[in-house]
Amino acid sequence: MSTIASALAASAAVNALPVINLEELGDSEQHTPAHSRLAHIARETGFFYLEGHGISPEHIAHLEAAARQFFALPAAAKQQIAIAQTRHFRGYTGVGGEITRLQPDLREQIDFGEELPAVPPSPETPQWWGLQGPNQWPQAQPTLQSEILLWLDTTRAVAQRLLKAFLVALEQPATALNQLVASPHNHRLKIIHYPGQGSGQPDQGVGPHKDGGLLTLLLQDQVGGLQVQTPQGWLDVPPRKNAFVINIGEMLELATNGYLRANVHRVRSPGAGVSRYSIAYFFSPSLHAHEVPLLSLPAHLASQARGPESDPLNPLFSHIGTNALKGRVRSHLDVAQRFYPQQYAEHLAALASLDPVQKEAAQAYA
Ligand SMILES: O=C(O)CCC(=O)C(=O)O
Ligand SMILES: [Fe+2]
Repeated sequence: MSTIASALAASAAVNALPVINLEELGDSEQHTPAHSRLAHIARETGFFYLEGHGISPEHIAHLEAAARQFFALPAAAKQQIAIAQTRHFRGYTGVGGEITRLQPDLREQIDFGEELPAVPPSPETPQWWGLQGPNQWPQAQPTLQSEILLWLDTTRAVAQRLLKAFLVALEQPATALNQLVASPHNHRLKIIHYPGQGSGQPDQGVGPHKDGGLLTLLLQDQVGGLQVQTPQGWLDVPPRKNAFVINIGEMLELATNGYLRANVHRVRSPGAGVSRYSIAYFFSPSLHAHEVPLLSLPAHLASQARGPESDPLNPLFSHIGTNALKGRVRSHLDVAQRFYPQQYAEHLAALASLDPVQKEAAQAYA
């Protein structure tokens, strides 16, 4: 490589997000240089690409095609599985139907989760058990059910390997969080379509937020628009074919006492006439585990733990069901108003108590 070419490559690398290869991390409990690199990247950048995950490009292409097929259906066929029909936060949300940092998100999506029976509501049953339940499947696209259930299984296996690598990287026993992610699972999946917006129009595809689970495994198409917040400002997360984009969720922030921080990220809408599609898998703690354990980090890591971030609009709860329900209520006000009136009222009261300055800060996630 010429001197100029290598200088250019080096400067591009400064801004590029790192790539982690899951094969290099292996399945052993042995701490390797690849684990040290993972720990460093997870803490410093928080976002990275994951390759070597073993899912074939054909499988990914097939699922992406299924997602596009769904969003191309007539509106009535999509509304047949509208999210507000059940209390399980599963189903279709139209453009503007979801709220992030008090603003509507310009995207449509289907929320799925692990296919489990509903827990019958009763005065003694905590409300967050409503998060568990069956999915809604579109009659107009009967093949989607098996494709989504297969993706949940396939991605769960990758996420389990990645979590184990994280634990080894943090010098924990690889089994340290086994109970937290044991079956019955509570992982979630979303297929998303961001329609293009004309110039001068609002362009909040999804507003700045942290993901609520442990780890997010995201597939995005070739359009771009995902950004992660850094001390230097918003950094683009450009498409990288067949690689997952990985980011850290609130539950891993809590388990590591803020040694790892959940990253704030957002999506800007594509331009007019362009559609962006993505598929987000949220690897999350089981509701049956109740509390997120605090990992006992070795002294040299514990001394760098920053504690969980404090944000008045987004308090973090170590109680798994409470934290998960908080996120869903805030995002899906239609479901909250209908099925969780108490949490809905509390959320509105919290918003009403913000003064204008707090409200502006909350919207900007500044
Ligand atoms: O669509 C994307 O690229 C990101 C979506 C996202 O951050 C989310 O749904 O939590
Ligand atoms: Fe997210």
